[in-house]
Order: sequence, then structure tokens, then C-alpha cells
Amino acid sequence: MADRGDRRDMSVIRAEALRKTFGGGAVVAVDDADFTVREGEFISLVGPSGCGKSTLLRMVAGLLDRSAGTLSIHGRDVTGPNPAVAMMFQKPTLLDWRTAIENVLLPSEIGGRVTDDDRRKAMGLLRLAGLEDFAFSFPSQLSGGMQQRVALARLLQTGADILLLDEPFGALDEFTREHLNVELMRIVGEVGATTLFVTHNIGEAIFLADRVFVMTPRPGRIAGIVEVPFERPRRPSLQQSAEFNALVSKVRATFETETTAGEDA
Ligand SMILES: Nc1ncnc2c1ncn2[C@@H]1O[C@H](COP(=O)(O)OP(=O)(O)OP(=O)(O)O)[C@@H](O)[C@H]1O
Repeated sequence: MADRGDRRDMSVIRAEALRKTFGGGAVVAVDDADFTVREGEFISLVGPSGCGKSTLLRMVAGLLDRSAGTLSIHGRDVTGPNPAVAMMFQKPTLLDWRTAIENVLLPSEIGGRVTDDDRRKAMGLLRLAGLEDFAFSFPSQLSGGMQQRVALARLLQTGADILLLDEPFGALDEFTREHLNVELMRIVGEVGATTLFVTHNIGEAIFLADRVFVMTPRPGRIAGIVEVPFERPRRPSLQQSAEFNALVSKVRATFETETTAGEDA
């Protein structure tokens, strides 16, 4: 089996001149996006509201058709949803009348009969998410952060190796969010998933990622790609370091250069 270093050389998502317009071309949500994502890589997509982050993610998920350009996953043209890809949103979308483990088992149920292996896997994922003792609790008995961890376990139960996370902790308070970010890094690192994570927050984007795609609006473009050199595991205190703050400034400068260029045009 290839080690993590080898796997990182293989691209699993590839986009060239990717474009999405709405309203017959009146709104250019994503313009001329060129990028590759390597296996096991964690990419943050950061940018202000309306710069096309969710649109880009939905195209990768196969939920939205592209208007132009190419987009492939594992070397295959994206023409619709793909079992290798799973997406998670800001709201947990758990079923209130089902326990945590019954929620995690949903993808297996949709796929057919639930086997003992499926149950073992679901319990293992709840353990990985730190929720072993809450497997038989209902969503109303869990905090917002715990509900999102159940949703993450359910995402992994699908067997997808590409995770698309659209501000998954955006509705939570800052303390819970920081804790869950550390947990998320640990969990996706352990399962070796390739991850695209959308956020408005520059610090969060850098803290989590191997590379940050910086998006700017009107039209939505990837204005720059910033490499994050910090070793893993990472601790929240990293965010106080001078090196970390230098990267925050670099991302900010990418926004400012683009915005000023747009105003000058
Ligand atoms: N279905 C749609 N029909 C028309 N316009 C749309 C549609 N979806 C998105 N847009 C427009 O495309 C642009 C990009 O939207 P998108 O939701 O991708 O941005 P975003 O960066 O994810 O924003 P936010 O951070 O607020 O979620 C916006 O101008 C938005 O109004």
C-alpha cells in the first residue's frame, strides 16, 4: 500500500477553466478555476460571501452542472453524484426520531440491507468521533457540536473517500468550533480522506489545510493558492505563532490585491 507521501502525488480532483454562470450568464458564480487536489489532501476554500465557494463544491459533488471547462474525479468526467464523494452542510440534518447510531446507519440502509459489518463500522465511526457513549441518544439529547459529529460519522459511513464540507461548524460557537476543527483533522487524517472545506474564516482555513484556495467575488475566481507548511498534529496555540500570522497576512494580501485590481479595471 502506498504511504501518505506517495498518495499525495496522485490527483483525485482535477479542474480546468471551470466556469458556472446563473441567469443565462448574468451571474458568473465561478470563473476560470484551475486546480488539482491530491489524494489525502486537506484543502480549505476561503472567501467572502457570494464568491462562489458553495457553487464550486456543488459542481464537485455533481449536484450542479458546469457551464464550461473540465472537471474530473479519479480521472472520470463529473456528470452527476458519485459514491466516492459525500457532502456535509452547516445544519446537521439528522432525523430527530432516530438515535445517533440509527442516523449513522442511514447510508447503509439506503444502499440495501444493514449487515452486522455495517453496524460495527457505524459504532467504530461513532467511537472515532468520541460519541461511543451516545450511540443510543436522540439528536435532541445532544449538543449542536455532538450532532455535527454524528453527521460527520454518517458521512464516513457512506464509504466516500472525498469529503466536501460546506461550513460544517459555521452555526456553532467559537470554542466548540475550535475543538471540532482539531477533532476533524484527527478523524480525516485517520481515515485518509481527501477533504474540501469551505469557510469565511482565514485563520480556520489555514489551521486546517495543507493548501488554501483563496476565492474572490464578481466573478468568483481562485485568486491564489497558499501552501500551509505546518506539521501535523496541529494545536490551537499554533494560531498565535508569527509564522501562522504571516500566512494570514499572505491570504489577506491576495484578497486585497484582487479587490484593488477589480476596482481599478
Ligand atoms: N441557484 C442560483 N441561482 C442564481 N444565482 C445563484 C445560485 N446559486 C448561487 N448563485 C449566485 O452565485 C454567486 C455565488 O454563490 P455561492 O453560494 O456559491 O457563494 P458562497 O461563496 O458559497 O457564499 P456564502 O459564503 O454566502 O455561502 C452569488 O452571487 C449567488 O447569488
